[in-house]
Amino acid sequence: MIKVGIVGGTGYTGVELLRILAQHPKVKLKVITSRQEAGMAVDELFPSLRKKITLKFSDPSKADLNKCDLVFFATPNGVAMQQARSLFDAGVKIIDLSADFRIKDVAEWEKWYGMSHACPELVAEAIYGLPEVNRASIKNAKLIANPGCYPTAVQLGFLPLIEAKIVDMNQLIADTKSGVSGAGRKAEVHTLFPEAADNFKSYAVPGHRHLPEIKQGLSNIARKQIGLTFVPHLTPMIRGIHATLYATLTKQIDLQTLYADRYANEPFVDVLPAGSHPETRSVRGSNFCRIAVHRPQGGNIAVILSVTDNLVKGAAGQAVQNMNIMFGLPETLGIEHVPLLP
Ligand SMILES: NC(=O)C1=CN([C@@H]2O[C@H](COP(=O)(O)OP(=O)(O)OC[C@H]3O[C@@H](n4cnc5c(N)ncnc54)[C@H](OP(=O)(O)O)[C@@H]3O)[C@@H](O)[C@H]2O)C=CC1
Ligand SMILES: CC(=O)N[C@@H](CCC(=O)OP(=O)(O)O)C(=O)O
Repeated sequence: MIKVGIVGGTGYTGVELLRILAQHPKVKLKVITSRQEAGMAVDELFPSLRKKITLKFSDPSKADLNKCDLVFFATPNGVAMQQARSLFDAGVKIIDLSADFRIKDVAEWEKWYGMSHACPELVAEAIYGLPEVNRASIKNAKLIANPGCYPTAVQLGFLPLIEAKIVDMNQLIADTKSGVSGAGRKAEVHTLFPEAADNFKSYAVPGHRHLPEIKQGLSNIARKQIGLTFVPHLTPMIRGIHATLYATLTKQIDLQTLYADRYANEPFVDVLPAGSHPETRSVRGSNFCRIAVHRPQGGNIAVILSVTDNLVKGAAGQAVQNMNIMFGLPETLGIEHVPLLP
């Protein structure tokens, strides 16, 4: 059994990890932390976990994480980088759901995240945990930078076009929408029910911190700098990412076949039949990314629709997928949930 610790077990990605790992046949949960709820039984705060998790939340400053084989950080940006060095040196594997190790250019990370990096020397050691791109490196990784929610949906959507080099890579457009759980469980005015329900808005149009992450990933695949316009929106749903992606074709090939072939062996990427319009509820609670490919009126603009659950393929599910790969388990073990309807 893999002995697992979770730092930040009361946030939305943390409790999603608990939901998944409570039923994972190869995991033994050892430590779950929360500063605010230290001492409280996990199932008292989350009755959905009654009879599944019997641990209490520990104070992270007192928790013995070194007894774990693997620690997940489901904490705000800037926390994992403070603790990663000592765990890494103790041989404890780390999967960080935050952004602390995602951007290879530390100065760029510091610019977008507005803080100094506490552990810049470990950034080079981190493997970006997008299995559909980096599976071979993830197998031997000690530190995984788990991708962001928008970056997962956007990169999986654009990937086949970039690999095939059949689009203008200077003018990619990602028009993305997120459910409100993407902002986390902490209290903030813009996520209050009267603010977020019955409303729809864009935000961070001049620049969102996921822009450098997506550009880094797609530029690595293109082997040159790509140009991307990234516009996020907040929608009045709880879970879900819907990315509408636009690219100008420079070659005419059968896009449906391109996507079907690229993802034929990927357990969690589902290319829908031609003409489909994927809905966020078709992936709700599951680790799937569903993609549909369009070329409206037969023109030279490819329109790719990519949907995920931000808390699953966009965070906790992908983190467990990475854990499975790191520990030599079947990649789909414990994350084959069928989406929730309605
Ligand atoms: N929500 C989403 O859709 C996604 C989120 N992410 C990323 O995952 C991470 C977690 O997100 P999310 O679950 O939404 O966040 P939440 O705000 O919902 O939860 C944060 C958790 O971290 C704990 N925490 C906060 N500060 C500290 C600290 N200084 N030391 C230790 N623990 C701390 C909190 O508990 P307590 O305060 O009691 O300690 C809480 O359990 C973030 O980095 C986020 O950017 C990534 C992909 C998607
Ligand atoms: C709706 C919403 O607010 N979404 C968050 C992004 C989700 C997130 O937590 O960011 P990471 O994936 O980098 O960890 C935002 O735009 O800031």
